[in-house]
Amino acid sequence: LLDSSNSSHVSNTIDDFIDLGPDCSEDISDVISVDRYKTVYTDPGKQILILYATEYGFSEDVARKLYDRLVDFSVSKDDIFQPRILNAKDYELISFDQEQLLLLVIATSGDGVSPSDARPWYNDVMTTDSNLRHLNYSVLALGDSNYRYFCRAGQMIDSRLLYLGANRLIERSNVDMEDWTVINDWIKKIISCLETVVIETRVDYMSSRLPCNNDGYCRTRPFVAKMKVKRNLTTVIDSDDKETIHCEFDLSGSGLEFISGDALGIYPCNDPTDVEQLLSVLGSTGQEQLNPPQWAYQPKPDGKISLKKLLQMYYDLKNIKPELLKVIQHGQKDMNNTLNRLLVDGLSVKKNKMLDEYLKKREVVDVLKEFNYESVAMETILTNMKGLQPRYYSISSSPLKDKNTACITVAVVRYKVLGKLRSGVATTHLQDRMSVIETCPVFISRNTDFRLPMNKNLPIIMIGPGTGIAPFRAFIQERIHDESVGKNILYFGCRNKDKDFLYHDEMETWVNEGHLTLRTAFSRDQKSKIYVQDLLIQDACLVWKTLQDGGHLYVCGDAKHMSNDVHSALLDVCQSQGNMDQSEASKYLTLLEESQRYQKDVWVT
Ligand SMILES: Cc1cc2nc3c(=O)[nH]c(=O)nc-3n(C[C@H](O)[C@H](O)[C@H](O)COP(=O)(O)O)c2cc1C
Repeated sequence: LLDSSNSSHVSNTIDDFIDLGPDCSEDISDVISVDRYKTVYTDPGKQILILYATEYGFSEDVARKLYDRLVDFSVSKDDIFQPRILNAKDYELISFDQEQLLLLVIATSGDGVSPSDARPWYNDVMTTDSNLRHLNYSVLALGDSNYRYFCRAGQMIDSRLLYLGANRLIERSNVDMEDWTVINDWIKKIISCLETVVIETRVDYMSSRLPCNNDGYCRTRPFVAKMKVKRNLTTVIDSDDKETIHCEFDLSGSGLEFISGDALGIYPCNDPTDVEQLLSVLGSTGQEQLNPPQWAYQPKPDGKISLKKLLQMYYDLKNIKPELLKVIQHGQKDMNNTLNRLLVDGLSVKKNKMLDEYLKKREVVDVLKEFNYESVAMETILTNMKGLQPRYYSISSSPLKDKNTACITVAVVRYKVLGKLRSGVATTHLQDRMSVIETCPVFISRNTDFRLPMNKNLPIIMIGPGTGIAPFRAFIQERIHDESVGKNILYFGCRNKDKDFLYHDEMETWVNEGHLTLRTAFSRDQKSKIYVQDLLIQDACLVWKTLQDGGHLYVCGDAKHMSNDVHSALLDVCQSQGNMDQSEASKYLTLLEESQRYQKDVWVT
């Protein structure tokens, strides 16, 4: 699914400088061991439900931030607000008719849908006819405007709650990526509403309904899996050649189950050289003992661990939190013009383009080297760094072939910026720093909107250039294994047949055995460039016939260019073959999407 260390979903830590100020940033040595977010209230109070729906964890971070602010507010007013946090996947524990104030933090994932774990809850709200007139609510919708349906899940649920009679306390805010300015603004508005909104004092009905944590291995409690196999899938001759690898992880004994279309989440470690560089700039030996941070996955080390280990496992050394610049600026006596200029338009990278450009090209160590941060305490620096997030890769093998092995197909990220070699954390961890037999923490990420048809007679068209081929290798294995009769048609594209034709031998074998119709676009093997979308237009007749036969269409890969170009090509096919005008063709494809016959697993890098 995602194979870039700069992937846009990588989330911030929950603390931001703006409200805390550098002097009151959390002391990371005391935070953590107690999970204050699981408070159970036994005394009567004014209950507030913070519900989050998350795919990658950022909504949970935001929910925790909101929780902290509500607790602070309650203490400052000497009032008895009782916020509690619940993951929407545990929605069966809630009774909306007992709730008075719902604060909903919801991400949009996939191609404009609600996060997969939250789907049963989401569908329940979308279909219920309950009367919610007693309920006050507000929605914070998380998303990324690079996607076609910006914050759609949040918008849909907001309209639905209003339709069911709930009282929208304040307007929904749409958050573009990790824009803490918008998040903080929303939180401030919520808090000012609390002065006036009437919430009855009650006993917390939820105290008897805590979620049980018997879910097995998951994002917050990954399984430590052994890498069984690793091999190169490409031939790298020049430095800008594609470098893609195939890795296999052993899931035996984990109880983890996956379905073709799902992704494998992997927790990487930072490159020790990057850690050493940062420690050297910080003037530290790395031996300082600190507690692991709040977001550390289970099992967390019991006591304190060295700063070196902490940086290697839990902190993002590549992506910079804008607040880090702010604390450095605060710590400086003299005006630093460069820093002031960068921050003059605020900390939101969506609004402050200069800051965005600056941060994109740098890592944490570059910023510390560039500006004099010396009066900023180490803890403050850490508090203003992002947490190292898991990376997600579509599983490229079918569980029908081997349910204990999850294969992934990984494009290794290496590039040059400002004359310096940069690299992806997870992809180089897998390629350079991890040998077969070694282990890393993994979990399964469901992709319920990317599934083979139940009817094995139906043909499928798969469009997956580059590593977009990954889930289709799983699909084809699965269809061969369960003796599906429907035709398998794959559109694959890469630069050169001889260098980066992934799984070339396997694909050819499947073609020879009659399991696969393979169409390839090698963009650089001839004078004029050719891509998968060009092949779709060439094959208009085949594509149209396959759709007329009830076929399912799948697209996997880059969301920004490839999937839009493929969509345009499909519009062309419908127009030329189906005698439709532009708007009819567009409606036809929308209908295909709605009936789950046109599914996408696409991402923005
Ligand atoms: C694979 C993928 C698909 C996404 N699809 C959308 C989308 O369709 N619309 C949108 O607004 N944001 C989309 N996003 C952005 C997420 O909503 C955003 O990163 C959000 O902060 C994630 O929150 P979470 O970590 O709680 O899941 C997508 C992100 C990823 C990685």
